[in-house]
Amino acid sequence: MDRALERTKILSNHLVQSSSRQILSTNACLSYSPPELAEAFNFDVKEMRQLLDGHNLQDRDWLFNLIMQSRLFNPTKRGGKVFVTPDYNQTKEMQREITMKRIDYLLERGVFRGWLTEKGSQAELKKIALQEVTSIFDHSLSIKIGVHFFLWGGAILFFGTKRHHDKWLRDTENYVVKGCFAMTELGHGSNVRGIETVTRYDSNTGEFVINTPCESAQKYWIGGAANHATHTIVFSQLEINGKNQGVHAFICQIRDADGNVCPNIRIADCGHKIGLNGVDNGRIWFDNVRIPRENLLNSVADVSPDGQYLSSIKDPDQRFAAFLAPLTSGRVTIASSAVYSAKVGLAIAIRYSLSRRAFSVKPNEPEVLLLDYPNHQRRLLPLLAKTYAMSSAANYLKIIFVNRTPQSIKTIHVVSSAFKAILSWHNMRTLQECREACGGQGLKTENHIGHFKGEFDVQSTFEGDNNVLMQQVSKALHSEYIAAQRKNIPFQGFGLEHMNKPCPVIPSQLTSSTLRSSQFQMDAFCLRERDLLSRFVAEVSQLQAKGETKEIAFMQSYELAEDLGRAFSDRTILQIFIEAEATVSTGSLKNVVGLLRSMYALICLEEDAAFLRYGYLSMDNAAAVRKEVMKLCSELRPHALALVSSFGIPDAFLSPIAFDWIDANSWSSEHQ
Ligand SMILES: Cc1cc2nc3c(=O)[nH]c(=O)nc-3n(C[C@H](O)[C@H](O)[C@H](O)COP(=O)(O)OP(=O)(O)OC[C@H]3O[C@@H](n4cnc5c(N)ncnc54)[C@H](O)[C@@H]3O)c2cc1C
Repeated sequence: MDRALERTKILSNHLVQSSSRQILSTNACLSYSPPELAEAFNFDVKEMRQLLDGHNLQDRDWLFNLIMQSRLFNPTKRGGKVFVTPDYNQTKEMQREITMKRIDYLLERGVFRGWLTEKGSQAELKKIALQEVTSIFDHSLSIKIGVHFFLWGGAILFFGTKRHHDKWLRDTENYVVKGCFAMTELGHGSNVRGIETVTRYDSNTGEFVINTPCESAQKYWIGGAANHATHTIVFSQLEINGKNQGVHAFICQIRDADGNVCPNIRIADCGHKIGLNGVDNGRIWFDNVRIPRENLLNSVADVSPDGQYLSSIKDPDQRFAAFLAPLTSGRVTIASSAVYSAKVGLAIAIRYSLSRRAFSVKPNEPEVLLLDYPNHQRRLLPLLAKTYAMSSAANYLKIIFVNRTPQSIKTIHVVSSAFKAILSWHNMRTLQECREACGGQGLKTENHIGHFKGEFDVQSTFEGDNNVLMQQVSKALHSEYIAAQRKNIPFQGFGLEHMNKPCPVIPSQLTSSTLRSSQFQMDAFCLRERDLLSRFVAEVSQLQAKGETKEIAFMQSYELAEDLGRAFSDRTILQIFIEAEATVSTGSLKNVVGLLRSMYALICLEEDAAFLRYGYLSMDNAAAVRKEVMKLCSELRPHALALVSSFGIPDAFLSPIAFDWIDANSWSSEHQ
């Protein structure tokens, strides 16, 4: 039989075998054009995308197109479709060079215009949106861009003053200088205050002298340092007249314009990694390197020409906190790109599950579509609902970040820490489930999901290890509680205002309609958070009363701290999602968002053992929650394709198994 005819027959069998509801989905899955798909859905996918992406949709589409137009992004034909593909068949050296070439291409087309020189929330949102798009193509590309703009550029913006802005920002935006950010050392990562690099001031020459005093002080993991960066921000202990003034940041040149390493600097490579090999992570040693006094980034503290240390912030703890503020922008972009990566995994796995069949369950019946297996729904649809909720959360985080004020800095720090951790963990979990849901095809690198696991794994470690960040969240809530108690004032930060109200009561028997009401869902989340916070405060106080230091008391109460960090994050995300839902006008879209919100809330109730451990839910109620999750799965099933289409990811950024995988794997298509 003619091969094309044979293929048509196989595919039409898929359609004929489907129930009418499935025909909608499968048919749509096998026809490629998004407008045609939209007609088959019972809500407007464009409107849903607006809700999800929140901002700069046209800018995102512009960048998607720029990427698709260039051969630099490996357009590869598979079956009838072209995909842009990351560089999994290349050495790390080749990946690094192509990443730089891609940056040059984007630079020439004006993608980075205004990223550091334009001010205002709109400019910042656009920058973040464009960076999200680069991360869908290749995490290395977005991290290489992120280190240069958000870490190096962000440090100059936030730590520097006018003299630094005038000198460095435009050259950074144009890549005349290539920046990196050297905070971590071999011996100290999470514990930044423990770093050992030392900078002393020489008042005879008006210079700072930076030194790496021992091997554990070598700068480690510095993105851009191994090959391309010309300059770095160096974090080091500042020593003035023999007194340590704590960690400060300096600008230091490490290579000349021809790429030669500068005198008294030594650089080595961090080597091959499990992913992200397009980023040239390096190690740096400073052998008494001299830099001008003006290279101290002096927004928080300065040193006068005659060597006097000057700072308006007298408290070393507060001074140190001010130095870490630029890391917030990194956490914001990690959180938002983690959600995007989860969307790619889900779009591929769900599309595949709508065209792949396995086993027939009745004699002479066709094989069953993967997504019609209840357990396959159970694996993917709760993760889909979480991704929706977390999309809203990422949008909220971006909005509070770009509209930050001195009063909101603390909240942004806590929310960005919590969301960076929770969203990046969610991404890894989702990618693993999606990989397995695609069976053997999930193992093919061209199908992205497995490849993404290696690429995005680092998100849980850099810019604040997730576990350490979650401890910080709980400590911040603890301080808030103590302050409210001491001053005898109501709670007024971090969304803890619910603690001023009477404690919510969970009904002894939960009906389906109660379980789906946002009031019940918020009550359950608030109950858990307020109880865990009270328990955490009580446990820490008891330990302190026994003579332990506050730090040791925190350390020993780590289980409650972990539970509390999650409770705070889940409650905040649910609250944001409920507010996003309220912006949707009544109709089919709102109904689906309501299903997603209920799924998000109930799956959190089911997954967190704290609800049973501390008795917020009875065994009967926990069983009712579980049953409701199953019902929600079957109600979300007909919308699955529309829900992943609403992500707005162009087909070229997905993979062959998301479309006509028979064609993509046919002999004729592979031997054209
Ligand atoms: C690919 C990559 C790129 C990077 N890019 C840069 C860069 O450009 N610039 C830069 O400065 N850094 C960079 N980093 C470094 C990164 O920020 C650090 O790896 C991170 O801060 C963690 O530090 P660490 O590796 O020393 O781990 P550690 O801090 O040693 O942590 C190891 C483990 O101990 C646990 N732990 C630590 N402290 C505690 C505690 N108090 N209580 C309980 N558990 C604890 C952590 O949870 C973690 O699981 C990069 C790292 C990687 C892998």
